[in-house]
Amino acid sequence: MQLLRLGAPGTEHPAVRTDEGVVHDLRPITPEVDGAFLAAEGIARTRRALAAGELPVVEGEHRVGPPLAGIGKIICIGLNYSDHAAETGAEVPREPVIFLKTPDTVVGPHDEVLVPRRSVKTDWEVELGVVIGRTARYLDSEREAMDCVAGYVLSHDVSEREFQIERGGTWDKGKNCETFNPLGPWLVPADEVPDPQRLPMRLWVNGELKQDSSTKNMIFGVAEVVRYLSQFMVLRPGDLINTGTPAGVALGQPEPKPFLRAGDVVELEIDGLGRQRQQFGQA
Ligand SMILES: NC(=O)N[C@@H](O)C(=O)O
Repeated sequence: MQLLRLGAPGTEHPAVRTDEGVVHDLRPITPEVDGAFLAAEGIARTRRALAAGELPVVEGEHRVGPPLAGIGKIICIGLNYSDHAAETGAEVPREPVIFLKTPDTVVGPHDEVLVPRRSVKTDWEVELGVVIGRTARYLDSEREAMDCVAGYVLSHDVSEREFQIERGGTWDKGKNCETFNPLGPWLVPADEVPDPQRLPMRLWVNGELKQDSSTKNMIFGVAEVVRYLSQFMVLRPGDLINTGTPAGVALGQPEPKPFLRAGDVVELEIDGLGRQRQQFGQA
């Protein structure tokens, strides 16, 4: 089963897709797929409502929005794959590197992504997203950490490398441009992902394979990332963690580096979490 949100931007409604591909309206049991829904056993209630036949089938074609509403914060792990650290000339971190993205960067998985004005170094990054379903503070163990994970989602951490690296200060300028976090299509419940450290992931630009890796290559796995973050901030239901990207970004290619331009098409996928396709436009 996969949770999703359908409809025009800003007016999406919650839905659930069965493993057979049938989409049902979730509004009989919740107005939204958000932190409150996840914290109030919303996934279990969805399963019961589906089994009881209480959710009408959604007919027709609808835009797919981001599968999570009301995201509180997006915490990103930088340089969490050693081959990506190497391609950017960075050392492999001894502790997780953390930066933040604002939730208003989030768009649907197939929405247009805008190359920012005056950008010449817009780049791609396929990532596993972790959705928090239970408050996490000062967790002691990785088992406790995994109990706080509601599910997983495909996340695109679009980045502007000149803004990020050459304009002074932290990475924030290059990570928070509008439309810079396509998310979805689905939120897959944690108990339906047998091993989050065994998920193949790929990304193509204009049909050419650029990233081809697996979450097994993470330096700090999901459980350690959640436990670690909880030592520094409170994680709350509806928070999203982007867990880092493997090698193959434009920044790591030989000159001339193939940064993104308006008109480019980026496609990405993680096995079991669906696929995204974005046409890039100009801000
Ligand atoms: N270089 C850079 O921005 N990397 C991160 O976003 C990451 O995912 O490692």
